[in-house]
Amino acid sequence: MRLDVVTIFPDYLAPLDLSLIGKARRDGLIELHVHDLRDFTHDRHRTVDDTPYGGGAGMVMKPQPWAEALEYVAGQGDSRPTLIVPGPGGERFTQPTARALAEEPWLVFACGRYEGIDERVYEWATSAYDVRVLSLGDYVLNGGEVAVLAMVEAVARLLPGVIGNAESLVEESHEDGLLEYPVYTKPAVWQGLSVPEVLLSGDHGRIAQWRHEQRIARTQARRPDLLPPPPPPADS
Ligand SMILES: N#Cc1ccccc1Cn1ccc2ccc(-c3cc(N)[nH]n3)cc21
Repeated sequence: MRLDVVTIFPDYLAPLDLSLIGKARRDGLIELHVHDLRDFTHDRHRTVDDTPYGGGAGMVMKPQPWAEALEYVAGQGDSRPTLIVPGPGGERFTQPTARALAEEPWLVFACGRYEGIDERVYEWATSAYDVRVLSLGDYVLNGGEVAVLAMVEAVARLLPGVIGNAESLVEESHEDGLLEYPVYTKPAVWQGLSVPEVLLSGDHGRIAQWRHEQRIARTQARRPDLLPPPPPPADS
């Protein structure tokens, strides 16, 4: 998978050199290119923003640097990339979204700042990209970089070979609609607190059943919205 990120803060993406994502890059499973939007400006101050038409607080990102950056990036490959623009008003980024994006060969991320990117860029970009605006959640960040770090990690970890033990991807939170079960390790008693006896039993059937029950109980307690609606009463 090829990933491109366009940002005015390239150093924000440095964490993608670390840990499993960094290793996947070194192993050639991921190809990542980070581009500084200011490299696509032509004035002395490398200006990327201007005042909003219609007034209001803050600044808006100018369309031309984005057009030049996205044109350059699209020209780096011979297929039609997916352009992901993080935004508080986007469709929700969820585990199914991550799974779908992990099937794509080329993702390009546009990190906005200020009050956002001139709206005409989204329409202009459809000539060369499949454009998606995605939100991490119902809260407002200062820019897209943090969202891109989260999305890249959520997508990249699903790629074959990135996570050493692919089995660990199966019973994770949200993978099948339920939250994950509680986990324990040595010592068996810590601060007077014991590991549940079933986990020490060696009875793999009982352990699997207990873990499933724990996932349902935890989901009911913390995220009942994830549970399927109860079936209608039989006589309805
Ligand atoms: N746009 C915008 C905007 C609109 C109003 C107030 C502040 C901003 C700041 N901002 C600029 C770029 C940008 C990118 C992504 C998010 C973002 C994503 C999630 N899930 N929350 N916030 C915010 C971003």
